[in-house]
Amino acid sequence: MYCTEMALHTDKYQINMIYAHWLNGTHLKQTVFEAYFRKLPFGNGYAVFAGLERIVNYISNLQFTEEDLDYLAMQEENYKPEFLDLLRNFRFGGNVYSFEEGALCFPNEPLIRVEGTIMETQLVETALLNFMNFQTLIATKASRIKSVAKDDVLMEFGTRRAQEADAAIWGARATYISGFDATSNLLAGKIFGIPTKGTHAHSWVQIFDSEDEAFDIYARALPDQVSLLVDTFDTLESGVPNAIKTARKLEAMGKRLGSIRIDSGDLAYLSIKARQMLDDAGLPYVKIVASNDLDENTIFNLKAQGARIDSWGVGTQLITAADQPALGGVYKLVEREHNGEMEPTIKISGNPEKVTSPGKKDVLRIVSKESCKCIADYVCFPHEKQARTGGNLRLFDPMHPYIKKTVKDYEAIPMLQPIFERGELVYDLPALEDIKAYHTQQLDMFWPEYLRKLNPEIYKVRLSQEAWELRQRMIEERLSLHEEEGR
Ligand SMILES: Nc1ncnc2c1ncn2[C@@H]1O[C@H](COP(=O)(O)OP(=O)(O)OP(=O)(O)O)[C@@H](O)[C@H]1O
Ligand SMILES: O=P(O)(O)OC[C@H]1O[C@H](OP(=O)(O)OP(=O)(O)O)[C@H](O)[C@@H]1O
Ligand SMILES: O=C(O)c1cccnc1
Repeated sequence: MYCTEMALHTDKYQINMIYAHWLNGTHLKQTVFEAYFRKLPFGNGYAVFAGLERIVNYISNLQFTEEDLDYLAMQEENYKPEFLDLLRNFRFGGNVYSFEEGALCFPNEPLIRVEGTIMETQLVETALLNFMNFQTLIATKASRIKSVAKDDVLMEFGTRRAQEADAAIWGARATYISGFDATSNLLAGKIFGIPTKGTHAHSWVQIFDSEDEAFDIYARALPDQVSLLVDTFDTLESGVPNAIKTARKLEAMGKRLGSIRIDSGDLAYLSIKARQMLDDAGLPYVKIVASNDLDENTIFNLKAQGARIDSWGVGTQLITAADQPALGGVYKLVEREHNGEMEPTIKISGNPEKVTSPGKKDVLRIVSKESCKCIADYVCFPHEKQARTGGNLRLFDPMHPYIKKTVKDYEAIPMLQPIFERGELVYDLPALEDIKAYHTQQLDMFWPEYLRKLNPEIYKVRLSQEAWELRQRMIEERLSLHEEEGR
């Protein structure tokens, strides 16, 4: 999973651009790129940033192997041997700033900023977006599920339905960051230290001549608190009564049945009935696990119906982010070196949402000192002092200039942390438990209206006046240049 040979995990056009720059003598010019997304997934009010650990690992090990170079030498582009020598000696020597994993994040703010030569910044784009987009998407989906499951136990069961192994493993980690309690995937458990849990499959029951024999043998073989799957034949007529029989035998042995799992049928009705049967049998401690294509909406509905479910096994819908299978994070050039100086650059689009914000930017999270809740994210240039020194801060919505607000008495928290400086890793990757705790602290800093699952309030992300004016000026300059060229 920590595959270290990932230099070719990039789109061919990156290598071709670097090649053309090299032939042109421009591959060492300095650049600044920013990674961000434009639209929140699932109609959620926030996203949960994830992917940094893998990005750090990728950049730290970024090196072309001899096999990589042999493979590149075979390409139809016929790269010159001197270019392959350049790649052979390549090491990332740039700067990376990033949100920390577990942070809440929002559209149109830089989540990662990469500064370096064209060769460095262009080479890492594809992998960086690949890791950030997938892990952030799954962490966000998991956070929605956590918001409805609340203190119930959440188990990630998605591996068999995931888009291959990497998605299963890193996806499991992303769900743990956002509040899942365990995964069924042992490799994810081993690599990341995530607690692992499991029940048993229908095949376990089918293999025996009777369900009660299957339950007894399983419960005897495994330690205390085993979980039995009760829906192979008939949940209420056979599964639950047989599980009760096994539970009684376990009690006689000084052990306890941990839970039953229901995986089909009407989960509200069956769980209510099963709870009653377990309680009537003097087994109030036996918990009920549910699974079967669950997501935040089914869990929310089941709870509204009074389902007596203590623990949720969630697979397909979560690990594939089935209702929105991709986060559209992009990586855009915001500054370039020109005549030895760094200057801002813009990408214009017919779609106003796609016009980029020129210039390298920081993100400050503006937090009220009175309520300790977040007010807005403020995107400004590194040299802008106003927000950093706590001066009165004017937040305005450029699309609706009448919407403005001045904030006082706030703290401005820088969200982009230094990760690499001149190629050196300067960031201590936090332990996964600390990332999980940081995510909970982040949630506590937002009013519930931004966190609700349906039609949340839109959290403000505001460009500073200076950043906004530069953007407007560059749009106008571009348009008049375009008009002149058209003449
Ligand atoms: N009371 C309920 N309210 C809302 N949704 C439910 C309820 N009970 C179960 N569901 C959900 O409805 C869907 C049922 O799907 P499906 O019809 O395939 O399951 P099933 O009847 O158990 O069949 P199978 O045995 O093939 O799994 C699942 O997503 C399940 O989580
Ligand atoms: O429904 P999901 O959210 O994806 O959760 C994972 C599913 O995987 C298993 O089913 P499967 O039919 O693959 O195996 P089984 O024979 O053990 O039930 C399990 O019983 C869940 O239903
Ligand atoms: O342990 C389980 O019950 C489990 C694990 C993976 C997928 N479905 C169920």
